[in-house]
Parts: sequence; structure tokens; C-alpha cells
Amino acid sequence: MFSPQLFKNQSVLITGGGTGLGFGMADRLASLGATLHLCGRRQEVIEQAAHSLKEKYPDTDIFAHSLDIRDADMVEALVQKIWDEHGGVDALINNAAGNFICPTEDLTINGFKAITETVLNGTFYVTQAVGKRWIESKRPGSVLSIVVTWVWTGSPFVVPSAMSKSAVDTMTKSLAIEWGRHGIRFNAIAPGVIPTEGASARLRPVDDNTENLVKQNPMQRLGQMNDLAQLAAFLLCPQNSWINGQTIALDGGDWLANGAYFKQYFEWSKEDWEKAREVIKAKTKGAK
Ligand SMILES: CCCCCCCCC/C=C/C(=O)SCCNC(=O)CCNC(=O)[C@H](O)C(C)(C)COP(=O)(O)OP(=O)(O)OC[C@H]1O[C@@H](n2cnc3c(N)ncnc32)[C@H](O)[C@@H]1OP(=O)(O)O
Ligand SMILES: NC(=O)C1=CN([C@@H]2O[C@H](COP(=O)(O)OP(=O)(O)OC[C@H]3O[C@@H](n4cnc5c(N)ncnc54)[C@H](OP(=O)(O)O)[C@@H]3O)[C@@H](O)[C@H]2O)C=CC1
Repeated sequence: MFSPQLFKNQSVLITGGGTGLGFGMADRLASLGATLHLCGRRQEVIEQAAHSLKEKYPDTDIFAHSLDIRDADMVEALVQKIWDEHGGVDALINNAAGNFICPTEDLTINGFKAITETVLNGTFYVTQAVGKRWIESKRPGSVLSIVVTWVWTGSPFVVPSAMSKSAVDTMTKSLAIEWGRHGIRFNAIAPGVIPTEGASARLRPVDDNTENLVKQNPMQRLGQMNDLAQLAAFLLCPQNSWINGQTIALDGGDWLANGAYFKQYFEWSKEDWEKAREVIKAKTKGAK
């Protein structure tokens, strides 16, 4: 579908690029010749990801950076370093996120902040740090943000994520208008369920419900990494320079047919929620 050197001379920063969907998009962009900057909090995870892509695509430059996007000073310092040492980037994928299911009445303020400060604040910090350098140097750029279909439906049991992803969707539209005159494009993809370790551990901790999810999907399947990687490459490639301000659902039509996720959790008792919380926290601790 794409010419193999489509992203030659293009450099892309991918937040959360060491795992799951971020890594899937990194793999595809590296296969198309892009230089990549991957970042995430866990140094060894991000380094391992960069190393494995470098082995697969030896002609490609791939750099790993440890970064917590909730820390605005750290974001600024890393983006400056990428500009000073590598000449900056041409595109940004806002992919990093945090999430877990929890009845909203039981959320602590720290739980709320763990998610909103990552998804909303962190996404803004990175976008602004990159965008202002593009504007300053009159360099065109492209930002792709990974949101979720609950920007249209809302979603029970993941309210901090739903609120924050809606904000990212709104940022996409707003900056598409404000920064279009600088040659900077903003688009977003709203995927349905594409199974990853990180999302499954925190959103489907005790029963993955896969059979029902497949059955209810109009296309009778879940998403695959390649579905997302293809669309990301399409939206980012400089030839598509008139696509701006769009959020595209990538879910086989699921949200049109079924609306919000997680309705099965209305059946859960207090004990079910306690068990889920324990399982999620244990899995998160294991990943740290
Ligand atoms: C079916 C269809 C599918 C359909 C699914 C299809 C749609 C999928 C959409 C996907 C969206 C995603 O974003 S999926 C992305 C999933 N990946 C991730 O989340 C990776 C990153 N996540 C993380 O690191 C952690 O989960 C996270 C908690 C967010 C941040 O970690 P931190 O170390 O910063 O935070 P911690 O110190 O551990 O915790 C901070 C506070 O949060 C609370 N907390 C943590 N886990 C909690 C829990 N389970 N329940 C209540 N509260 C919790 C803690 O008790 C703390 O509060 P106090 O006790 O008060 O101090
Ligand atoms: N999988 C799915 O079905 C769907 C996923 N999405 C979205 O796709 C994106 C990727 O999710 P997925 O791949 O499933 O899950 P992952 O858990 O694999 O990805 C989340 C990534 O974000 C990084 N991250 C988390 N917090 C921070 C932080 N504070 N600073 C820097 N990096 C951080 C994590 O690395 P580290 O922990 O090392 O920091 C990790 O690499 C998210 O935006 C999610 O909302 C949307 C719809 C469906």
C-alpha cells in the first residue's frame, strides 16, 4: 500500500512508543524509513523496544528516551535535547496514556490525577513543546493523537480517561484551526478494542469478554495492530497535507452499533470491584 521509503527523512516522536499500540505504530513507521524517537517512563522497556526495532530495521535511526509526560520541565528538556542533538522531529504521535476501571464514587483524587495528568496535561505539554519549535523555525509538522470512541459516547467506569480523551479530541480540532496557518496539521484516531497487555490488564482484569466483543462487532472481529499502523501512516504522511482536524473511528463500526463500553460492569458487586482493583494493582506493580 505504501512505498517503502515513504517516511525517509521524516522524524517522528512517539510517546509511549515502547509498548502496545505505540510500538506497533513505531514498527510500521520504521519499516517505511522513518527516524524514531520513542519515549516512556520505564527506561529498560523503551530501550529494549528501540533495540528490537534497530535489529529489524538496521538502516533506521531509533532513539529511546525516558520521560514522564506529566512533568512539564522534563518534557521541555527532552524536546530541547531532541532539537539540539537530532535536529527536531517532523511529526508527533500522542499515544501515551494511563487508565483503569473504577466506579467513579470510589476514585481517590490521586487516582483521578494519575490519569488526567497523563492524558490531558501530558499530551498538552508535549504538543506545545514540539509545536512552538515548529512555529519558531517555520517548519511544517503533523500531530496524531490516539483517543478512543468514548469521545463520542462517554464511558462509565473510566470517567477520568473519558474526560481527558475528549479534551485531546477538542485540542485536535482547536489547534487544527489555530496552527493550520503554520503548516501544522492535527488529526486523531479513535480505536475500538485492539488487545494489548497494558489495556487488558487495567480495563478487562478478570474476564476479557472477547467472545462477546467479537460477536457484537459489525465486522465480527477485534482490532489488530496493523489496522492502526496503516491508518497512522496514512494520516501522517506529508502527501496527505489537506487532512486536518479529523478524528477517525477505527473500530469496525462498533460504537455505532453498540455505544459505550463496559456496560457488563453494571452487574458487578462490591466484592467483584475489590477483586478487580487487587488484580489491576498487582499487574501494574509487576510492570513497574
Ligand atoms: C470490555 C471492553 C474493553 C474495551 C477497551 C477499549 C478501549 C480502550 C481504551 C484504552 C484506553 C487506555 O488508555 S489503555 C492504557 C492502559 N495503559 C496504562 O494505563 C499504562 C500506564 N498506567 C499506569 O502506570 C497506572 O495504571 C496508573 C495508575 C495510571 C499510573 O501509575 P502511577 O505509578 O503513577 O500511579 P500509582 O501510584 O500506582 O496510583 C495512583 C493512584 O491511582 C490509584 N489506583 C491505581 N489503580 C487503581 C485501581 N485499579 N482502582 C482504584 N484506584 C487505583 C492508586 O491507589 C493511587 O491513588 P491513592 O491510593 O489515592 O494514592
Ligand atoms: N488497546 C486498546 O484497545 C485501545 C487503546 N487506546 C489508546 O491507545 C494508546 C496506547 O494504549 P495501549 O498500547 O493499549 O496501552 P499501553 O499500556 O501498552 O500503552 C501506554 C504507554 O504509555 C506510556 N506511558 C504511560 N504513562 C506515561 C507517562 N506518564 N509518561 C510517558 N509515558 C507514559 C507507557 O509506558 P511506561 O509505562 O513505560 O511509561 C506505555 O508505553 C493509549 O492512548 C490508549 O488510550 C485507545 C483505544 C483502544
